[in-house]
Amino acid sequence: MAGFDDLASERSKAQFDVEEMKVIWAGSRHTLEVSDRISRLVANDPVFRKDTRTMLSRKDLFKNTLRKAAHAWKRIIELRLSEEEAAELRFYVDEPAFMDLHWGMFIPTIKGQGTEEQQQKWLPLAYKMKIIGCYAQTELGHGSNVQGLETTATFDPQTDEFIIHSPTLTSSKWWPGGLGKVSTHAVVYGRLIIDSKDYGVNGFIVQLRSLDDHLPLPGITIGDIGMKFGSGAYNTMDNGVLRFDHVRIPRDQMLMRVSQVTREGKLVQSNVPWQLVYGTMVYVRQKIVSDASCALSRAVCIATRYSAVRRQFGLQSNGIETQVIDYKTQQSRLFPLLASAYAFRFVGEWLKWLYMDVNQRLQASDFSTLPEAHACTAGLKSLTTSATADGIEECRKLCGGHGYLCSSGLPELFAVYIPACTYEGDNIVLLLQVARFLIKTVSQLGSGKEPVGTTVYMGRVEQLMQCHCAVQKAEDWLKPSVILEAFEARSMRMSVASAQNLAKFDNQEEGFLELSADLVQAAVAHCQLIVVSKFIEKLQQDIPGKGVKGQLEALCNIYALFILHKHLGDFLSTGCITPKQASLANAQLRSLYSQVRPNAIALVDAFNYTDHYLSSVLGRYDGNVYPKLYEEAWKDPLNDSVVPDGYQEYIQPILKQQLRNARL
Ligand SMILES: CCCCCCCC/C=C\CCCCCCCCCCC/C=C/C(=O)SCCNC(=O)CCNC(=O)[C@H](O)C(C)(C)COP(=O)(O)OP(=O)(O)OC[C@H]1O[C@@H](n2cnc3c(N)ncnc32)[C@H](O)[C@@H]1OP(=O)(O)O
Ligand SMILES: Cc1cc2nc3c(=O)[nH]c(=O)nc-3n(C[C@H](O)[C@H](O)[C@H](O)COP(=O)(O)OP(=O)(O)OC[C@H]3O[C@@H](n4cnc5c(N)ncnc54)[C@H](O)[C@@H]3O)c2cc1C
Repeated sequence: MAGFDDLASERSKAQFDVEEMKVIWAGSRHTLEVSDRISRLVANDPVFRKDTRTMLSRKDLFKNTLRKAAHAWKRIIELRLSEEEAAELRFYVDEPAFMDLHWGMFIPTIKGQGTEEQQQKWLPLAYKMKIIGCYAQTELGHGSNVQGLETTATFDPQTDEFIIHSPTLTSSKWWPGGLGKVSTHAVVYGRLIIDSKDYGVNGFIVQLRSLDDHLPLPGITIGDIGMKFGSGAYNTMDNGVLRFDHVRIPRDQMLMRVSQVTREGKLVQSNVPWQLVYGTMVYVRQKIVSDASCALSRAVCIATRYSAVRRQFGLQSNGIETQVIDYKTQQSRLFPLLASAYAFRFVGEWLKWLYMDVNQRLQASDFSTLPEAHACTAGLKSLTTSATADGIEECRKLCGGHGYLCSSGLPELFAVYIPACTYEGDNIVLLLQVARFLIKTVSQLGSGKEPVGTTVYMGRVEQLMQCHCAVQKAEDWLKPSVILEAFEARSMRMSVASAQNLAKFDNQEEGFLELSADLVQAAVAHCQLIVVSKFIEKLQQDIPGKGVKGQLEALCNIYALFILHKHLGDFLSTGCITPKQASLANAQLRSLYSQVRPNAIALVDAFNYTDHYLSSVLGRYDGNVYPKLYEEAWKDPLNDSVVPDGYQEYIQPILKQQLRNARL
C-alpha cells in the first residue's frame, strides 16, 4: 500500500547509520536514552492526549492544560524524575503552560538576581511549587523599551516597605504568561523610587494571590488578556493583565544582587553590572534558540515524510506517479529547511555552552563576556525564530492542501510558534542590539583592544576587506575555508560600510535611526556567519557512525550555500564573490540536493520523534496517510450528525425560497 511501502523503501536506501545520527542530534547517548524513554512515557499516558485540542473552547482547553500540568507534576514526583527528565517531560507534553514561566523565568530570575538570603528563602518554596511565579515585565505601553516601564516601587522608610503602584493605564502589566489565572507570585519589574528620585528599573517579588483561596490580594487587579492567534496553540497559556493600587511589600523583596536599598533608604551598588537585571532574558533567549531547532525539525519531519508518500503526475513505466519529493523545486524548498534544523541544533548546543561559561565567569566576578553573550543570544534568537516561523509555513505549503488541515499538525505548530518572533524581544529590536555591538567592535579596531569571541574574525579586517574568493569550479564551494572566508568577508564589509555611513552623521543616534534597516542586515550577516562557523566546528569533532559525517557535511554545505543564494545581493554587492562564482555555488547546491535525496527520510527519522509528539497524520512514521486522513475527518464534531444543526432554521428556508422562486 502507498505510504507503508514508500517510507519502508526510503529507509532501506539510507547511506548512513541512523542510530548514530540520533545520538548526534540528541547531543549524547545519555540524552538520547532519556529523551526516548520520556517521549514514550508521555505518548502512552492518556492524560497527555492532544488530538482534541483544536476543538475545545478556551475554558475547556485551559482546564485541560491545568489537568495536564498537575498530572505532569504528579508523575515527576512519583517517578522521582531528575531536572533533566522533568524538562524532557515538559517538552513532550508539548503544551505552553504556566509551568514554563515558573521554571523558565521566575526561578532563574531569583537565582540570577537574588542575594544568597533571598535565594534561600524563595527557592525552596518555588522548587516544591508551594508558590507559583511568573515574570511580569512588559506593560500595556512598553515592552521593548524596558527603561520606559512605568510601574513604580517607592521606598517608604517609615515602614521599611516598597509601595508597588500602577500610576497609569499604560503601566498595567500586560502579557506575562501564567499571570492571568494561576500565579501566586510574580517578579515585577518597576522603577525604583527613593526619596522622589528615580533609580531606574529593578525586579521585586510580589505576592499576587492568597495561598488559601487564590483570590487576588488587596490592591491587586488581575485577569487574562484574551484569546490569541489560532485555535488551541498559545491559548493554553493565561497571559495576563495586572494592576497595583499602592500594594506594600517588605524591603527585602526587592531583588538585591545588583543593587541594594538599606534600612535607611540608601542605594548601594554592588560590583556586578546593572545589565544583570536583564539576565533572565539572556538565559531564555538561549533556550529559545534550542527550541527553534525542535520546532523546525518537527515541521520538516512532517513535510519530508509526506513528500515521500505523496505522488503527483509523471506516470512512470511501472504505472506509478512521481513522489513529490523527487521534484527539484520541492527539494530546493525542503532540504535547506532540513539543513537549517541541523544547523540550529548545533548553534543551540554551542550557545548553551556559551551561556554556562558566562554564568561561571559571573560567579567569579568576571563580567567581560556579558556583552558578547547578550549580542549572541539576542542575534541568534532573532535569526533562528524568524527562519523557523517562515520554515513552518513553507512546510505547510510543501504539503499542499492537506497541510492546511489541523490534522496535519502544521497550522497549530505555526500558531503556537510565531510569537517566538516577538516574545523575549522583538526580532528587529534584538538585531539592532547586535548592530550596536558590531559598530562598537568596528570602532575599536586598531585601538589595541582585540575583538573577542565571535568577532575575532574582525581582527583580520585588512585581509577581509580585500580578499577575493578562490572558487573556480563548483566543488571548490565544498571547502570549509572557502565558505568561511566568503561569510566573514561579507559580514566584515557590511559592518564596516555601516560604520562608515554612520560616521557621516554628526549625531550618532540620529544616524543609527536613519541607517537602521542596513544595520539590521549587517547583524543578520554576522549571525549567519556564527551559525555556519559553529556547524563547521561541529564537523571537526570526532563523529562516529558509518556515513554520518558525510551527511552532516552535505547539510552544512546546503545551509551555507542556500544562505549565500538567498542573500546573493550582499555577497555580490560587497564584492566577496563574482557572478560566475555565484552560479557555481548554485550548481553545487543542486548536486548536494541529489546527494541528500536518498537519505532524506532517514535524516528526519534521526530526530526520533514519536507520532504523539508530531501529532500529524501527514508525518506518521508508518506513512499510512490516506486511510488515517479519511478516518480523522469523520471524527470532526460537525460529522456527529448527518444533517447539521441549523438546517431547519437556515438551510431549509433558503431551499424553499428557491423552490418558490423557481415556480414563479
Ligand atoms: C507540564 C508541566 C511540566 C513541569 C515540568 C517542570 C520542569 C520544566 C523545566 C523547564 C521548563 C523551561 C522552559 C523554558 C522556556 C521559557 C519559556 C519562554 C516563554 C516565553 C515567554 C515570554 C516572556 C517574555 O517575553 S519576557 C519579556 C521580554 N522582554 C524583552 O525581551 C524586552 C526587549 N528589550 C530589551 O531587552 C532591552 O530593553 C533592549 C535590549 C531593547 C535594550 O534597550 P535600550 O534602551 O536600547 O538599552 P538599555 O536598556 O539602556 O541598555 C543599554 C546597555 O545594556 C546592554 N544590554 C541590553 N540588554 C542586555 C542584556 N539582556 N544582557 C546584557 N546586556 C544588555 C546593551 O548592550 C547596552 O550596553 P552598552 O555597553 O551600554 O552598549
Ligand atoms: C505570547 C507572548 C508571551 C509573552 N510573555 C511575556 C511574559 O511572560 N512576560 C513579559 O513580561 N512579557 C511577555 N510578553 C511580552 C513580550 O516580551 C513583548 O511583546 C515583546 O518584548 C515585544 O515588545 P512590544 O510588544 O512592546 O513590541 P513593540 O516594541 O511595541 O513593537 C512593535 C513594532 O515596533 C518595532 N520597534 C519597536 N522598537 C523599535 C526600535 N527601537 N527600532 C525599530 N523598530 C522598533 C518592532 O520591530 C515592531 O515591529 C509576551 C508576548 C507574547 C506575544
